[in-house]
Amino acid sequence: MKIAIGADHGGFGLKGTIITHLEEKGHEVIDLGSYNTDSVDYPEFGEKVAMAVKNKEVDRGIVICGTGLGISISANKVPGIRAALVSETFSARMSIEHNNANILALGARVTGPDLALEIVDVWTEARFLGDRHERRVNKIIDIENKYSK
Ligand SMILES: O=C(CO)[C@H](O)[C@H](O)[C@H](O)COP(=O)(O)O
Repeated sequence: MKIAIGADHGGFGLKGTIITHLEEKGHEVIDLGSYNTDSVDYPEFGEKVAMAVKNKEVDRGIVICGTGLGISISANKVPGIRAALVSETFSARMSIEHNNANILALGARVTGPDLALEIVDVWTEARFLGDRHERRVNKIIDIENKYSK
């Protein structure tokens, strides 16, 4: 799978851990920054990852900030993006199987690295189940279209 990843300074360390893990598992990872621990603003990196997903440069994205909140809110402003903030493995699987989320959001100050890697593994292995879930995801898309300028 080809995955774009981005983080602010709060997620920088976990981003590196996840990149190493994903590459060891054979995934291709595009690192969209940030590239050090200098203080930066999470919306920039949420948007970068969201645009890579929206433009189909990658299959999915991962965004990380301190809580995962700001960067997931930012990514979700891009039409077509369904970013799911997750802190345990069940929701990680559901975010794909039921919601067809295209971005995983993590909080590096909330979720430790070992659990984060378990979440990432469950998330990469999960596939959208379609059927009744497709109808519901289409209704999310309808709402987005209704309020788009
Ligand atoms: O967006 C956030 C909170 O919703 C993230 O946790 C940020 O990483 C955090 O706000 C950054 O805070 P800092 O005090 O500037 O490190």
